[in-house]
Amino acid sequence: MTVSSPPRVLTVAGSDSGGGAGIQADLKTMLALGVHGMSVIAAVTAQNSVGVQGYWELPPEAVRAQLGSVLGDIGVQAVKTGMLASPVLVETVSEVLAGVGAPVVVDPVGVSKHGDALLAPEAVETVKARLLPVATVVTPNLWEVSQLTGVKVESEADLRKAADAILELGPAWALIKGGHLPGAPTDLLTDGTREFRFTAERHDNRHTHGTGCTLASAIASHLALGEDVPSAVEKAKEYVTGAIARGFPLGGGIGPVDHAWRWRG
Ligand SMILES: Nc1ncnc2c1ncn2[C@@H]1O[C@H](COP(=O)(O)OP(=O)(O)O)[C@@H](O)[C@H]1O
Ligand SMILES: Cc1ncc(COP(=O)(O)OP(=O)(O)O)c(N)n1
Repeated sequence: MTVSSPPRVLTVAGSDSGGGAGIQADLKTMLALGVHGMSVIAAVTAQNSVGVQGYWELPPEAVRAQLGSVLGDIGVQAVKTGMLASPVLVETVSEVLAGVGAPVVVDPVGVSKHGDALLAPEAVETVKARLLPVATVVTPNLWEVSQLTGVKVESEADLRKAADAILELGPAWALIKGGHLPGAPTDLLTDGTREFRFTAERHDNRHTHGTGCTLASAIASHLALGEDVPSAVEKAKEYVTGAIARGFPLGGGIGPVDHAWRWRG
């Protein structure tokens, strides 16, 4: 019997020891969506439901070696990036991904839900100059939009202005996540010509750790499965909405979204 291989998706991100965000959320999402997940670890966080207690970056040569191992032998159909921590790691990853030949989904992670920094302030310029130009889709939340462009989003009417400012930095598509605005969570996707708004039901669940990582990994997974960008985002939004609805308590703070919600029925 010949067994065919599932599409391969790579996450380049930080490890979350609590298992709710970062590399762990990415790999769980990939498994749930039926692709083969692979990981290049850029940093290790000591993290749980109440915050990030510390983080340690890997040396750039360790990140470059992991990328070389995966890309040189296995290959990828899509890549997702998350926490990259420092200017030198952003630079290293951007340089390699510029020649990867597969769609790249960039989650420009700046801080965790608890307000703990996951990117050095001096790395913001490198993200803008080197990482965003190699991105197929960039998925900032409202805080990240403001950090990257200075645009403040106060209502849904500001989402397109934010997307246009992100597109000026060079990605093919911008997905502005409006989940932190009041009302039904609406995300705006545009390539400058076409515009799509994805709205879901709001789930007033406290346990939402890992939402951004999960959405970006789900987009990468659906791209690897052959969807175009608008349809990959639509399917990813449906997946993350279900995961938020089933987010569960863990530890004393904010618990994770449930990556296995479709299996639990
Ligand atoms: N309470 C909620 N109910 C349903 N969807 C939500 C909720 N909060 C955020 N979302 C959605 O979850 C996805 C991730 O967004 P967000 O939480 O803003 O990311 P981040 O973790 O980067 O802050 C987006 O599609 C957003 O609209
Ligand atoms: C290691 C690591 N990477 C990214 C994040 C941020 O993840 P996100 O999905 O935005 O979830 P919250 O932290 O906002 O709940 C992280 N915390 N850790």
